[in-house]
Amino acid sequence: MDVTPVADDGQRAASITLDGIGKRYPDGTEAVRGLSLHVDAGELVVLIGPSGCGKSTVLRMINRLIEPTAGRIMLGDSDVTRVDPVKLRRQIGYVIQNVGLFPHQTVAANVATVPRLLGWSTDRARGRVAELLELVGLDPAQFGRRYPHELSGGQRQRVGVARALAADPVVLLMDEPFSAVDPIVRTRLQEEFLRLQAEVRKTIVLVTHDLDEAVRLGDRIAVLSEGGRLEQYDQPAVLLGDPATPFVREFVGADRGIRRLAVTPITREVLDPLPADGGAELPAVPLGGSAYDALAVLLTSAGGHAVVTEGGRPVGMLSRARILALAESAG
Ligand SMILES: Nc1ncnc2c1ncn2[C@@H]1O[C@H](COP(=O)(O)OP(=O)(O)OP(=O)(O)O)[C@@H](O)[C@H]1O
Repeated sequence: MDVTPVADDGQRAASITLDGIGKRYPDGTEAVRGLSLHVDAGELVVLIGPSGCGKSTVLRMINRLIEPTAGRIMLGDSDVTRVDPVKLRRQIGYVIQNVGLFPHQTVAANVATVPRLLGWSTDRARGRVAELLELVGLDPAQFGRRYPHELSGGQRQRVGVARALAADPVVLLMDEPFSAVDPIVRTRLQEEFLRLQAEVRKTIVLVTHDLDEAVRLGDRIAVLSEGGRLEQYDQPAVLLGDPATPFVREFVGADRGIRRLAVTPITREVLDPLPADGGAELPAVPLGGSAYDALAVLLTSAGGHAVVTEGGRPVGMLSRARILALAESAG
């Protein structure tokens, strides 16, 4: 299969179209019924929903680790059900919770797995491994020679991502990629991952249980209920601000107002005028920064005020009350 680059910036990435896909397991369980979903090239879409709703089944149908029993899956213009599954999987990176690195191979050999299968020359593969390890923040000279058991959980996860990207896949599938590490490492990995995605601009479908992760990472979030039923497919702020169904309302929870702050930037509209002294004594938060981060500052600032700066210059004042009003308007 050859999928032509579709992203504007020339990166290799393909759109994904699920067209009425279904999966009935041999025992009769209907894990997914008639799901349709389109993911643009270069977009990061998160699948979320309660346990057993069919998220992993959907993900694994895209690379045909599970064969759909109904519907069509398109990668760009190619129908994946007509492609040799082995070839297909070389075009699709796959990252799972516990990474699944080969324990008796070095980090470098692990990352080079698909390039080797594709018959790349040793030099080309070696160059690519170094490039990828740098990209995920691991020094190739130091880490390339190590074995998986000589890494921390977060480092293993990064190697998993590097391996999945090694052959420049058109799509990256990620099943709970960050859930095996502790919350602090998870947040750091998520931030690094967003930076990485800004660079590689792959089409990514990521499955998670964690709504905060979905809100932080997703360009769009697909909320599924049992049987892979699509309840809502929207940008995080829309999902939190305007749940489409009672199921979604309950799923995003009573604290969705607070969650929404994470995807709401501080704009000039919510600012009050600066005090006479220019707010010199107050803590500062940047214009355009997230309202959630601003709230964290405001909760510890005396009087509940902060100055908002643009390029280091104060442009207005922000109060805790304004932020809480923003959160309530989503409640
Ligand atoms: N091989 C199988 N045979 C029969 N039923 C299966 C099989 N694999 C999964 N299922 C069922 O299909 C449904 C969807 O499973 P799936 O793993 O896709 O859900 P999920 O949303 O990813 O769940 P979780 O969040 O718990 O990982 C579940 O009811 C599950 O029991």
